Amino acid sequence: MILAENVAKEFTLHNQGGTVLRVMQGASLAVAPGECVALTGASGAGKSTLMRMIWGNYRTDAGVIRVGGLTVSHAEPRQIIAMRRAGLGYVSQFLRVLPRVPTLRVVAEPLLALGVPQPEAETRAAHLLSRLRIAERLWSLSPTTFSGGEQQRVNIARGFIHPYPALLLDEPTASLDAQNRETVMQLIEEAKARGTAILGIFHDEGARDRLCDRVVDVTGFRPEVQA
Ligand SMILES: Nc1ncnc2c1ncn2[C@@H]1O[C@H](COP(=O)(O)OP(=O)(O)OP(=O)(O)O)[C@@H](O)[C@H]1O
Repeated sequence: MILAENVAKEFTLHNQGGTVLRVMQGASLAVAPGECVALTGASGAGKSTLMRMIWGNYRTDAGVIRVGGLTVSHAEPRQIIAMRRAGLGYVSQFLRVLPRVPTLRVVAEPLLALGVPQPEAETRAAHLLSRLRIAERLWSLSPTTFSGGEQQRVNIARGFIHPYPALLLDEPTASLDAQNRETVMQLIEEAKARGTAILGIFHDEGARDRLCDRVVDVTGFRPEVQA
């Protein structure tokens, strides 16, 4: 469901004399439906870079990335947009929203984009916000002024509102209290049980051990390690 085969990546620093940084080579992994795989490796090893290539934000210089039926590494922008709507969810560490959009709407948005009627989309958004303990008095406000942990939970609600067949998670339990961390772990377990293929970065070792079936260390994909 999420597949990388022999992926390579380099960055050209145009504003620093055109220096070329080779950061990844021969990166291969596969995440099956219902499986959760953790990306590990020291800071700077390339975890986010690989996630961004799968999400379609960074170009893949060599190799192939597939998500569901789409070859992301060679896809057109409109195909990437369609994949993000229905096929691949992404819970990033930080919430990015338009100003002045109420929280309930922010969370319902992925369903509205898929054509789910507004009352149903908002009912499902309300259910998830309640589960994640976002006080109801906050639902009509923009989340831009919320606390770090509240913003993260709004982000998680938005990432889990549609049953995406594949999901990228970037430290989903960071900055959460014990109760909310437990709720998020349950959401991830429910997604696995319905067959979602999950690839994530988990610095929270307890969460990683409980949720992940396998670990892929991206250090092995560093060009200098292979040389
Ligand atoms: N847009 C970019 N331009 C230039 N270099 C980049 C870019 N993005 C990442 N890199 C480089 O690629 C390497 C891998 O970075 P990446 O952010 O993927 O590491 P990471 O494993 O996610 O680290 P962390 O755990 O600290 O988030 C680093 O050396 C980084 O400097």
